[in-house]
Amino acid sequence: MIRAIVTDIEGTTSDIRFVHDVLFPYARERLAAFISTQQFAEPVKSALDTLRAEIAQPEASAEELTQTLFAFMDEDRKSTALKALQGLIWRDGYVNGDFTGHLYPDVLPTLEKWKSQGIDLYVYSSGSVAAQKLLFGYSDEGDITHLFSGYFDTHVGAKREVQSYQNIAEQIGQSAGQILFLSDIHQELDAAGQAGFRTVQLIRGDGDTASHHHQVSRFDDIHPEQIPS
Ligand SMILES: CSCCC(=O)C(=O)COP(=O)(O)O
Ligand SMILES: [Mg+2]
Repeated sequence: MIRAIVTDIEGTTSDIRFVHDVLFPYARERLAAFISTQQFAEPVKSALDTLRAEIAQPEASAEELTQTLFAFMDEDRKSTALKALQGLIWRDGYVNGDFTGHLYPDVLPTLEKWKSQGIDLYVYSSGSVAAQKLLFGYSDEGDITHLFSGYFDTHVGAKREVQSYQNIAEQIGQSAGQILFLSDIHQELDAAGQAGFRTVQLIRGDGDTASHHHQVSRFDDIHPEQIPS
């Protein structure tokens, strides 16, 4: 019996194009000025220290770190520091109404149904927890954060590592076999599966023939009650 569902965001609840064509450029355009003006103020100061630790350069200047962040954005590196800074910059965009968090239309009704069935809902994304709360707090369908019992980001580990899912199961307090993980990326599902999670792959665009996970194109095609333990 599935007691908890953990969902990815990009490519799963939300269009990858919203993340890559709206969120990422918004942060990129503002990053240099943001760091220049905020580098001595929290929480930016701590994020820059995190980045110095990530690259093992404790003396790196704000200008050097900015160049590192541009390189990380070019390669879509899931750096905890980059994700924290992007989330801080995106906050202005959501609050000012520049954009709302994209949700596929099948997501909200299905999350509400699962919640009403007593299934606890969680989010796991490389985007920071703060960024996740913004996307769902300022979503196309309004604030839906009340549906979620918790959020996980790279602080529990990378999404393709088995240990990350073991950490999530421990924090949720459910056995791995009673947790369903939803993602569009089969390598993430592989790691979750190796940790004992049940898995379903969302195929929102191109198919994935290299995957062995059960595949659906919409949330309402997922039936947790039919997933055997
Ligand atoms: C909170 S929405 C932005 C997600 C993000 O920044 C990102 O890099 C998505 O990466 P993921 O590994 O979760 O697909
Ligand atoms: Mg994804």
